[in-house]
Amino acid sequence: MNLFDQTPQVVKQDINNEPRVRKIAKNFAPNCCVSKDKIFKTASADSLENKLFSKTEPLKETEQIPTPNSCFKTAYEELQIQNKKKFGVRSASQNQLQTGGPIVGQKKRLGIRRNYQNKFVSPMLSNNLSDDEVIPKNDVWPSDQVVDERLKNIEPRMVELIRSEIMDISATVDWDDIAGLEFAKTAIQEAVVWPLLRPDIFTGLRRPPKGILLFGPPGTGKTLIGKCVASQSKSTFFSISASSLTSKWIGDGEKMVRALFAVARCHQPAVIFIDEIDSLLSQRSETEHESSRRIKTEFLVQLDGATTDNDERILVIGATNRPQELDEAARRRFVKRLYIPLPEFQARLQLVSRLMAPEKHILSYENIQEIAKLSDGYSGADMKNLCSEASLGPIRSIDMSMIHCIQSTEVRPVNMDDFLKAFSRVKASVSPNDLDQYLKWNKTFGSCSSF
Ligand SMILES: Nc1ncnc2c1ncn2[C@@H]1O[C@H](COP(=O)(O)OP(=O)(O)OP(=O)(O)O)[C@@H](O)[C@H]1O
Repeated sequence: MNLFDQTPQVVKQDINNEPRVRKIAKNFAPNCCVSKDKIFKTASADSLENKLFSKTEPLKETEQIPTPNSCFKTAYEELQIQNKKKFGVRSASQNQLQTGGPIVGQKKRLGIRRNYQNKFVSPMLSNNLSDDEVIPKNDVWPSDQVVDERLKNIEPRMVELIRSEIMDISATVDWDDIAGLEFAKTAIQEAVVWPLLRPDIFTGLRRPPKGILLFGPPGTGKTLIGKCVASQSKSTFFSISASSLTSKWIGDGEKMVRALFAVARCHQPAVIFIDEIDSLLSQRSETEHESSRRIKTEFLVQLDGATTDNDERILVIGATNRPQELDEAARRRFVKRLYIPLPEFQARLQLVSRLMAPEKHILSYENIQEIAKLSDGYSGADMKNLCSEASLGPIRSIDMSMIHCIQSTEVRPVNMDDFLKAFSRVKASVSPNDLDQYLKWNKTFGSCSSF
């Protein structure tokens, strides 16, 4: 018996009157599942599904055949089944295909109706878009829209994605907000910030580098420096993680890189900060995927373009914790390679003083010096964690039954004891072994090897 040749009526009759048929159904049509109340397809039994869904009556409870796998449905199948139950129509996608119109019987969504087959579009709205500057969701610019020449060959949705990555740095970051790192700060100011502010003076041999690499252990302030550069040079700050270029928009990575530079050109002066740049520009290998090779090539081409055009005021700052994994060609293009080390004693002293300044505490200067001494090997981020942990000390000392009625003024100040306890909970996150590697790489390739 071929189930696909049965008319719906015959199948209905068979199911209701002859439970054995359900077993046969499973044997003859392995892509069908027999469940409590229906036969439904799991892969390609389209015709059977169409014949059965709208016409077959649900089976009675007593007629159930236990089928352990039969409860499984994909979300899409379940949606179709629900639609059919509710609206008594054929497969929604079939309706759409036939009519070319909207999906009949599909639940109305709130907000804009999007075709589920559309490619991913970031839900974030761009800060820079004015109300009348609406970026269309399709792949071409509408003919009636005035578009910047530099964006003409870029897909509008890519432009929107990149614009959503522009970071609002209205809260200015000052050089003094960065504890220590005096050498890196001076080098960046001289090489980047002044030239971005006065391009007319920094010409010819004085022309600034267009690529800067910040490398060092995690949590040492590389991102903070990036923000500070953008803030001080009054530039648009694009902060993009390399992994989002290579994974989130897989297949589109190359176009994204092109769009990134095109949008940056429209927002000059611009600073493009790329975190984890090693994952974008890692060394070439035999096993490398074609798409990542193409992204890398496109990035280097764009970086070269930005470097050769004298009028462009785009600075690319790459940050990495694994500089040794960078491709040679990429390394060459980052003319300044600055080591961002762990904070030294003075920097740690500054960090604790600043972080604890707004808190209620009774730490003496000697106490703070002691904390700075004990935290040797801690990164800036570790110092922040340490201070947060110590600040919880007074809260932990409150009787839990009092927590809902105690006045904030009654919470005792943070003391040295809280810090000593915090040291046992927050440890340094960077190992001495890792530090050796950074020092070695800095000695060979760094722009300042005196560290
Ligand atoms: N030198 C520093 N001065 C002030 N704050 C710092 C410093 N270093 C780190 N921090 C603090 O540590 C946190 C992490 O810093 P940041 O994100 O800049 O580190 P990073 O080097 O970019 O880390 P990663 O390599 O993991 O991305 C920041 O919130 C910042 O407040």
